Formats: sequence, structure tokens, C-alpha cells
Amino acid sequence: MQLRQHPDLQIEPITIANGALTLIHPLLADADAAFVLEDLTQHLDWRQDSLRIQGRTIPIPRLQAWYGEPHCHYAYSGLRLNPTPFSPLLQQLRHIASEHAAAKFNCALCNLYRNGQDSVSWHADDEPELGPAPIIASFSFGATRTFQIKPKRGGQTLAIELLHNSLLIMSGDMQRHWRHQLPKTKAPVGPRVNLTYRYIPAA
Ligand SMILES: O=C(O)CCC(=O)C(=O)O
Ligand SMILES: [Fe+2]
Repeated sequence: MQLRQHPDLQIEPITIANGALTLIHPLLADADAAFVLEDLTQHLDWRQDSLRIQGRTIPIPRLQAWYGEPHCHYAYSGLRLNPTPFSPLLQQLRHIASEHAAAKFNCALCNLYRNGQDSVSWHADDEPELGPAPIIASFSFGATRTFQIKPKRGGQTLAIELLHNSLLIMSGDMQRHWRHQLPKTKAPVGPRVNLTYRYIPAA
């Protein structure tokens, strides 16, 4: 299936100091976005990973999957993930991400937030293998969740609502100067799929 762009696609630059953020919504034609949500929820290689913290094994509060080219090993908080090759659908989304971000991508970290108790805590995607100023293209499908960012050196937290069928592009010095998180919520929310496309050069 060939994904179609939404006829009312809007591109909104979000001004922040020391970094760049662009939010695109609505991204895909409504029926295509519904198909993508269903397909990714059903068919990605979702895994429950755990972290070892002070000798204890803690399941991370979301399911994850790691896709990309064979050299794209990804070390994340003590996990080392081997990539699954992109499916045709993930290839198409990679292409859409590349067009909007004017950048190439060769891997994608996928997150499934099953409900409001799933989350990702404060971090920056500043691993050395991503380079000094990584461009990250982050798709959202499913439940609306709040994405928060705050400057590493302290200051106010900003909140951005990530709606179904949106694409958030983080670039410039964003990962160097800011952290981000997706907090838990007590509100009753359904599942949300997030895909973050990244680029890791071959060694
Ligand atoms: O779910 C999101 O919108 C953010 C995910 C994220 O920050 C990450 O995977 O690095
Ligand atoms: Fe992140």
C-alpha cells in the first residue's frame, strides 16, 4: 500500500533556544494513519526489555522494537539491541521522514505505550554513535500523549501534545542542550505507537 499525505498537512516550527523542533500534523490521509496504527501495533517485533539497576531486573514501562540496517546496533541504557530489517511499511515511513527532515535515516527505535502507565523518563538521544547534532524524526500514532522537554542546564519545562498521525522532527543542538520525556498519565488513554528514525553511520 502506498501511503498518502493528508490534504491539510500543516508544518509548525516550534521555537526553542539551542535546538530546533518541527511538528507536522495531520501527516497521512486519515485512513492511512488508521491502517499504520493497526499494522504497527499488530506486526512489529514488540519485546518487553528489562534494565538491571543495582542488581535488580526492572521491566521498562513500554514495549520496544529496533529496526534498521545490519550495522545499526544500538546500545540504550545497558541494552544492546540487534536490528530487524525494515518492513515495506517501515521503509515507506522512513522515506516520508527523510523528505520532511531533509536527512537520511537508517534505523528506527519503536515504542508501544500500552496505556497511561507506560512512559519514557528524562533522557537525551545523545549517544555518541548518533553524532554531535542528530536529526531524529519521531512519528506518533494512537493515543495523544504529552511530550515534555527541559533544558539540561535547568529552566522551564515545555509541553507539546503529540497527536495521532503526527511527525515531530528534533534537530540542531536539541539533544545536546535538552532532555525529553513522555510522562505517565492517570487519564484513561489507549495504546500509542511511536517510531523514532535515526541515522547511525557504518563504522
Ligand atoms: O514516545 C515518544 O514520543 C518519545 C520516545 C523517545 O524519546 C525515544 O524513543 O527516544
Ligand atoms: Fe528520545
